[in-house]
Amino acid sequence: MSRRVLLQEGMRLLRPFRRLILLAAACGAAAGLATVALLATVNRALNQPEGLASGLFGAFLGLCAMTLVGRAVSDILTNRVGQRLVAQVRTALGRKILEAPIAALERYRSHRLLPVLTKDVDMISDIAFLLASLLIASAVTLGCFIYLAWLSLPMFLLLLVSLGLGSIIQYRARARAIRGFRAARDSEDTLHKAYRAISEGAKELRINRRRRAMVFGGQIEATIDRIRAINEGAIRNFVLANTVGSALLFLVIGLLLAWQLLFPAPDQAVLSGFVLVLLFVKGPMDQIIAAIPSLGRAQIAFGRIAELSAGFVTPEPGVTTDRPVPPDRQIDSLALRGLRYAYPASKGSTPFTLGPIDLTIRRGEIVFIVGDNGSGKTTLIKLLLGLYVPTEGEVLLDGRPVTDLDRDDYRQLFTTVFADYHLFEELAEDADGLAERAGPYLERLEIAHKVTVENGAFSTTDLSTGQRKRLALVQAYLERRPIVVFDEWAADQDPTFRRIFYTELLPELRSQGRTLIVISHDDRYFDIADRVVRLDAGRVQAEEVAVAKDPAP
Ligand SMILES: Nc1ncnc2c1ncn2[C@@H]1O[C@H](COP(=O)(O)OP(=O)(O)OP(=O)(O)O)[C@@H](O)[C@H]1O
Repeated sequence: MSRRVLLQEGMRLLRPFRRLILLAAACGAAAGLATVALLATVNRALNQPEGLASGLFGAFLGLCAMTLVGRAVSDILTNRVGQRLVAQVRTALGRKILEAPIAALERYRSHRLLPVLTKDVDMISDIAFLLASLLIASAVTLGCFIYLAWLSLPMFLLLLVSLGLGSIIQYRARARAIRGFRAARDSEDTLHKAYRAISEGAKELRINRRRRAMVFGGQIEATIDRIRAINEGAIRNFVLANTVGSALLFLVIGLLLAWQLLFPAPDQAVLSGFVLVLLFVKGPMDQIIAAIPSLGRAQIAFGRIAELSAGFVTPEPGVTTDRPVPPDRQIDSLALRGLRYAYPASKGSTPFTLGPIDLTIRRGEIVFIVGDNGSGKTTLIKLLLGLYVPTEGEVLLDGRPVTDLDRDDYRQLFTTVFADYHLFEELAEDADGLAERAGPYLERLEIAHKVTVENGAFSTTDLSTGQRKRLALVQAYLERRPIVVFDEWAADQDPTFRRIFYTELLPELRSQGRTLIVISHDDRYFDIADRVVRLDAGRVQAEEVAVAKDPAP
């Protein structure tokens, strides 16, 4: 991402806080200038026989107060901007992810997503507080330089030469470090992926020592070591550049003292003042220089956040959290007309394409979608559910095409249990009387002894794989939506419950007026369906009223 785009993105984010930032900057600058004036007052008092008694005491007190109050106000305001900025970025990213097209989310892998949401956003929060001190340090440094130039121009020119040299060294160290930090940040994604592997694959790793060694030594340790080496090298370069910078400053002081020997100064106060202020300004200058690595890292973090934002820049129209839920309604038919979908091409393999598919499903039907692994069943239901936008063709609801604008309303007609479903503990239903409504379903699915519904949520989801899936089915019952889609729901069920699912639960759901679309490999139950749609390599191979292979036990 180019620097210009980053800058524009930064300005856009900061725009709502411009008043607070200006106020914080003004207070910081006032505190910085008051510090410089305080220094000048001390210098004057030190070089006058009567010291602070010569009317400088009031100025001393006033400048002390201004320094302290200005710094405190600037710190508080900058912190406020920082915290609000982070809250704004977090909310915006959360919203973008919620509103992003599913296909875009599937492309942006979660091991890349999570470090941005946690690490990069935290980095911005850390840097936000640093900004107030940086602002004040910059104001103090600038004020001191102006004072130094006013004290003695030739001495100041000597200082400028040394500063120029120091800046070149710092700039080169920074450019190298940024490259390193960027590589380190890329490795953080790899590390996150490996961490996910050891938490999600804990069982597999426990029983396979060779794989454990591969993942730990080859991925985790190697990545951690790479990040350590890069950061260590970058910081070492910064420290060396800093040391050279400090040495240059001491050299200037040495030269000034030598200058006094060679050309005795007409005014001793000028030289002592110059050296005093120079030693003082080293503090704020060191503060600015010490912040350079953090600023470099923040720049990279900010780039990652901007990149993620750009990845999800086009939200799905109509997918907002504040739109009202459409009222319950029935449907007469769903139809796919000339529907095609192509996954984006990936390196080294031909992308899978589905279609063209023509299919009509009528209210109250039970339609099975069957076919070999990879034949496109899940892709088809994602299109049917409006989760993917067709590359060609259209989906018709009661004869009317589903458009971008009403696709999210259309999706609210479905209840789904995906093969890779996520079970939410909270039920998105009115909590009043929910426990009573859920009770019979929990009984029916033989999990009432394990789970209850309390305060609109399941009491637990710590259940066996098959039991969790039954809980997902309870949700489907409670949602009362007109179309229910199951993606291999029965795959984890014992034979008895599998039979109950096909021979009792599906007909029961249909008798409630629901339309059922079921992906299944259980050919012995195909006779339950009104129609069986068989897919092969992304095309409908046959549409038939199938008969069970064997009688159900
Ligand atoms: N997110 C994706 N990006 C690219 N290709 C994908 C993606 N998801 C699926 N595919 C490809 O689409 C093809 C069909 O996948 P799909 O999941 O629809 O098959 P399926 O019939 O449901 O298979 P299974 O019975 O194994 O669940 C596969 O060959 C797969 O490689």
